[in-house]
Amino acid sequence: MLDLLSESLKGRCLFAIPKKGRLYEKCLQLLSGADIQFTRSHRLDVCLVRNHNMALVFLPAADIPRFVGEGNVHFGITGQDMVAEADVNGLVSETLQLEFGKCKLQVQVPERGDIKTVEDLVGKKVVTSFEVLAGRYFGELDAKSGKEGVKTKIEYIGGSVEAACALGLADGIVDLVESGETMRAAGLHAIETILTSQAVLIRSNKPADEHDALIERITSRIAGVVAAGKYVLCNYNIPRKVVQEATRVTPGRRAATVSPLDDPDWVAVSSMVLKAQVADVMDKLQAIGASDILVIGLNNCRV
Ligand SMILES: Nc1ncnc2c1ncn2[C@@H]1O[C@H](COP(=O)(O)OP(=O)(O)OP(=O)(O)O)[C@@H](O)[C@H]1O
Ligand SMILES: O=P(O)(O)OC[C@H]1O[C@H](OP(=O)(O)OP(=O)(O)O)[C@H](O)[C@@H]1O
Repeated sequence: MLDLLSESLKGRCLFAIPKKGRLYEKCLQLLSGADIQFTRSHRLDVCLVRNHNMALVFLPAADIPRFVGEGNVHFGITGQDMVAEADVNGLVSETLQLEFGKCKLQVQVPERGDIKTVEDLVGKKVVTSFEVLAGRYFGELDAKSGKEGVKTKIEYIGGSVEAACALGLADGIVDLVESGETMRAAGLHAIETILTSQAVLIRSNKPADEHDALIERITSRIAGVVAAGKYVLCNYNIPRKVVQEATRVTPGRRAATVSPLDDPDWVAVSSMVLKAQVADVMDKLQAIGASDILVIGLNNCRV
């Protein structure tokens, strides 16, 4: 079976995808939007792509940086926190931020405790799933503390890190925060942010090979899917005499499209607008005198 599998992978571009967890579903949406056609059979973590010289390799998100950096996997999707924790600098490059999986790696301590700052944690015990990042962060604090020979103890646990303080296992923790619910429920609060993270596309820094063009093409398709999720198309009619003021509100990514209407005193404008800003934009356009303001969702695009 292994021979058969490695034979079928020969010469193919390998794309690593988180095999489950928070990032999985969004990754499947990106693959679909990029028209990467495959059928993942049960229990198999490698599957051939039907319409490209490519195979998908389903791996734990934490392992993907190393597989891309050191293995034969050419590119992949994982969290920026995983890339930093894997300490693969120089072996992989971040090629695209994917706008999902957003979270922060934060130092957290009991809300009602004596520890108020990260300096108060120097020499004490910190529990985390991010040993490399926490070790580096507190190593720098130890060095700056001026306390000769004092070293903050960093201990690894794989999950439920937030329970460590209540159980007397630690004075503080370093853990991911997304909504903050887990942290607050555990009676903790954040006193420092070590890094912010989101899902990213990463690629190997190995010399270019025959797969470079395909990687560029897939990256461009995924960038289009990400942009389509960030932007909407805003169409509206505006009196010609205030079109300059209106296109300052909707400048577009390169420029707004302005088209004449049958009525010489009016023009039609079409422009890409950030989804997060569209309500304010519509208010401003209405105040300037725009009418028939339409907001159209984008299924896909190329930017
Ligand atoms: N609240 C969160 N907890 C953990 N990871 C998060 C969170 N929010 C975003 N992420 C991102 O998801 C990545 C973890 O995904 P991964 O699939 O490895 O773990 P998971 O979603 O906790 O699933 P599992 O329970 O199988 O470990 C993190 O590296 C981070 O980039
Ligand atoms: O800010 P929130 O939205 O509450 O998310 C943060 C929590 O999510 C993750 O735990 P996960 O749910 O993966 O369980 P785990 O503790 O077993 O890692 C992470 O370790 C935090 O505990």
